[in-house]
Amino acid sequence: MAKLELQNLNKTYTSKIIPVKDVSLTVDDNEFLTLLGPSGCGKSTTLRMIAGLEEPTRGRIFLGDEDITFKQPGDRNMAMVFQSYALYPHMSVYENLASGLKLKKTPRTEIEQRVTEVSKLLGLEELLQRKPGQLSGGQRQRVAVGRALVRRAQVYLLDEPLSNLDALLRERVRADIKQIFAAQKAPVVYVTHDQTEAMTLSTKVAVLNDGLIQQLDPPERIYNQPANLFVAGFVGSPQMNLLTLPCKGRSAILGDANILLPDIPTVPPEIILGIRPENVRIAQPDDRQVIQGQVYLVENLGMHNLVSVRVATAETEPLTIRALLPPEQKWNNEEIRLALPPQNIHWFDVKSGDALK
Ligand SMILES: Nc1ncnc2c1ncn2[C@@H]1O[C@H](COP(=O)(O)OP(=O)(O)OP(=O)(O)O)[C@@H](O)[C@H]1O
Repeated sequence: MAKLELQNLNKTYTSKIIPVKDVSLTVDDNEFLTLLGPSGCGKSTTLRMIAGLEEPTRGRIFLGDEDITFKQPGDRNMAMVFQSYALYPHMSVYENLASGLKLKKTPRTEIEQRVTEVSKLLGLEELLQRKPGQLSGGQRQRVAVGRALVRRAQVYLLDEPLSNLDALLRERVRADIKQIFAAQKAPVVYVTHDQTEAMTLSTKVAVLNDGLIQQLDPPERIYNQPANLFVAGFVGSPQMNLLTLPCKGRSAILGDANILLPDIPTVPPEIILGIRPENVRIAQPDDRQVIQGQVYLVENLGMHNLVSVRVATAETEPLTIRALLPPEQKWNNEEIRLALPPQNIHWFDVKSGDALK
């Protein structure tokens, strides 16, 4: 198996539409890379260039040592799973699974053997004679994945394969995808705008916005050390609190609290403090930096309450902090004292949006 490498990949449609800007990354044969980002950020265009369905305007694509930038899709030995499943409606599941191999003139016995193997793996044995129209969404998606697997490709590409499934089924198929592709030992590139899929499936995540990679890291790092405001705000649900605060001396001012700034060479007039709702907690008597506020909304999420707290400030409009708090605590519109543990605070530059180390 070989490593997939994108070098400074660009796609330009017009001077206004540049969906992919200078994307460089590598995916090793035991890696599952997810391209994660909002609609229109260039995920699918990147994937389509890897597949050969779209020509890059600039940049190179390598598979191992071979430059495949302009190779025909059929000559790339890559298998792609589409969001729309792309099954042949008039063919049975068996024929759908076998069709790619038949085109390649694979011997019949080998086709039978591979289709049997894959249908066992995906639990499709009972469905082989049915047509796609007689399958549920989840079953169709399994057939689409099966079509890619029978190919025994060098690289697997998946474009939002779970987006047509309901929430429950999505969780099940997601777990299947994780197990199945981990066993393939080939580079996998997966496209999604769903951060849960990215976090649960991937060994590496490339967060894209406006055609640019914002951060390329393992999921834990993306979550715990977001490189900039975009990643901090896009990854995590409920979203990270991001508060623009004035600075005074070596502190940022939040309501009555002075929050010690990180060790930065020059203190700017304003700074952005980020903290995830799950890291905000009720203040204890020995907490030093305590934020006082007023509860104005409580949303029951089952495992937690998402409590929105308004904090009065001297210079600006009141700020809102959201905290995930235990469900046994009931809150009305009352005063609350919150602590922001220093180790969970992220700092960002107001101008560039970059994380401050
Ligand atoms: N053939 C095309 N001609 C002109 N613009 C295009 C073309 N294909 C895509 N685009 C534009 O390129 C940008 C990126 O599109 P792309 O499909 O890669 O985004 P995406 O991140 O996959 O979005 P989604 O999640 O909505 O599929 C979008 O602004 C889109 O409108």
